[in-house]
Amino acid sequence: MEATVHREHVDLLVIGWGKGGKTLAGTVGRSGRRVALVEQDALMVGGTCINVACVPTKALVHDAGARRPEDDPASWFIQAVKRRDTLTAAMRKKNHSMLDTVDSVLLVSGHAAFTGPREVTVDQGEDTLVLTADTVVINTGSVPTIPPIPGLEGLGEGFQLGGTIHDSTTLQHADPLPRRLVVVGGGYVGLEFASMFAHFGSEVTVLDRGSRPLKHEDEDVARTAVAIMEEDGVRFRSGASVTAIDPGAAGTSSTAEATVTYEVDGAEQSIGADAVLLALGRTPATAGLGLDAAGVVTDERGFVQVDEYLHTSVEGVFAIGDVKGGQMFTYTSLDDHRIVADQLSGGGQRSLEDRVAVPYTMFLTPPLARVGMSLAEAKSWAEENGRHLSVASKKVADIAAMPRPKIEGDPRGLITVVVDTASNLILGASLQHVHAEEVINLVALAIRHGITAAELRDSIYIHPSATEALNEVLGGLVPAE
Ligand SMILES: Cc1cc2nc3c(=O)[nH]c(=O)nc-3n(C[C@H](O)[C@H](O)[C@H](O)COP(=O)(O)OP(=O)(O)OC[C@H]3O[C@@H](n4cnc5c(N)ncnc54)[C@H](O)[C@@H]3O)c2cc1C
Ligand SMILES: NC(=O)c1ccc[n+]([C@@H]2O[C@H](COP(=O)([O-])OP(=O)(O)OC[C@H]3O[C@@H](n4cnc5c(N)ncnc54)[C@H](O)[C@@H]3O)[C@@H](O)[C@H]2O)c1
Repeated sequence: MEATVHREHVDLLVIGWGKGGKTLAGTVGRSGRRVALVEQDALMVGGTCINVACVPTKALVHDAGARRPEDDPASWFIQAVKRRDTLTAAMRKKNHSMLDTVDSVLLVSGHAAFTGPREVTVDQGEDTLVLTADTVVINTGSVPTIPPIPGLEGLGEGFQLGGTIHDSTTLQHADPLPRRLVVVGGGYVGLEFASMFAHFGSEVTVLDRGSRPLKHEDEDVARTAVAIMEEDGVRFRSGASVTAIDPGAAGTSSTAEATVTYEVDGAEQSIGADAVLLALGRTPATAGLGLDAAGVVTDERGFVQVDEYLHTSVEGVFAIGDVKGGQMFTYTSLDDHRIVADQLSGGGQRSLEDRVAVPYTMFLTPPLARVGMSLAEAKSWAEENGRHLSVASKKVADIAAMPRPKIEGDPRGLITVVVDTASNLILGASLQHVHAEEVINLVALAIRHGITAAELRDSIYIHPSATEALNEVLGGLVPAE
């Protein structure tokens, strides 16, 4: 049969089913304009977050935390993975129908590659679809970084991820639950998985090259989080530079043992594991995307370069989400869509510059949530600007007016809020306690809208909630040392 080339012109072409792109496709499509959205992987409909990242991992974190000591680790894990799979399948279906039901949105399956500045080709077996558009949005996300560690050369050829060597996607389906897990990398993925698998019942060791875990956070914040994880069974090796990984039996057998070799202060050590998680950051998903054919410029790490309005180097081509680098969160990808929507049909004013006090949370047990400056950062800022700081800091267990953590059986953690003394404005906060991922949004809103520490302290909050900690903790503001 002769190959057919189909051509289609649309108002908006979105490459990749990421958070910002799918939202933009829906908004623009519902306004009646013609939209095409291309996704290369049927199991990624809806994007990374709902399929392999935020949602499934937080479902697993939740179920790991619900395991009682008497529950069998292996079967508990199997049940949790089943629930994870059911949840993601339902969300994938819903995501598909949300766009499939919009008449002017064309959903395209296949790998998109630029063949011109605003022209993309999608191979569909025998046929080829050539899409041209007035506006193109690159929303292809990121993939796990696999550095060239000796021993991993055969990855993808001699052996695949998912035997003894894992990334954050394959480890979610580890079979059986690893008895000993070594996590390489102590960032978001590393620590969330370390905490989660320790709760599932694995022996977990985290190897990180940093001088201490959570080195970007204040020392007492990091110390508290690490002590909690250690209490839950996680072991840490800091200053550990991994020099080799032997996947054992080619990494193909789930009964094989891997060996990770690392150096601490020049001394070589090694550790055996049933599973090794590589959690060493994310690389922009631009392989085979043909950015050169479009003239889209990337930075030295391969992220698509954008200005504050998310324009790439090519007119009419935007990049949003992880592929453009910077903060890699689902909610920043969503906010990227607001910037592009404003360019397409708003005042064109919204930009990355408007983005202040973006909170983040590491979903440990209990979660560690942060916004604004750490105390160390605030001290440098105060010194440079001739300001004085006040600090309120209290262990969660000592906060009498916040019984919620005791009700839920986990009164661990620490709350610290840093305030500019003269203006009483909040500069930053670090919250580790149950529901910290919710309370941090309120503190972020206060920072963004100039609500003072006294106003937050004297607000009426639900009892018994986690938010009411602010009544008591902010009552203890003292000048920073
Ligand atoms: C384990 C893990 C846990 C995380 N947890 C959280 C969390 O709790 N909260 C949070 O906010 N963030 C979390 N993140 C980060 C978050 O998942 C990402 O920031 C977010 O999903 C990025 O979305 P995006 O819009 O950039 O695109 P993505 O959702 O990554 O979508 C990109 C899509 O493009 C497709 N694609 C790629 N190339 C092509 C091509 N050439 N043609 C067609 N399709 C293509 C991909 O298949 C993919 O579906 C987590 C990340 C990981 C890895
Ligand atoms: N809760 C959330 O919001 C959440 C959860 C998971 C992931 N994410 C997003 O996904 C991104 C990726 O997460 P991640 O944990 O993979 O990356 P990360 O950047 O958070 O952490 C990577 C860690 O690996 C270490 N590292 C890098 N190369 C190394 C090497 N060669 N040897 C030893 N250590 C090395 C780094 O020092 C760092 O501690 C995050 O930046 C975050 O934006 C968010």
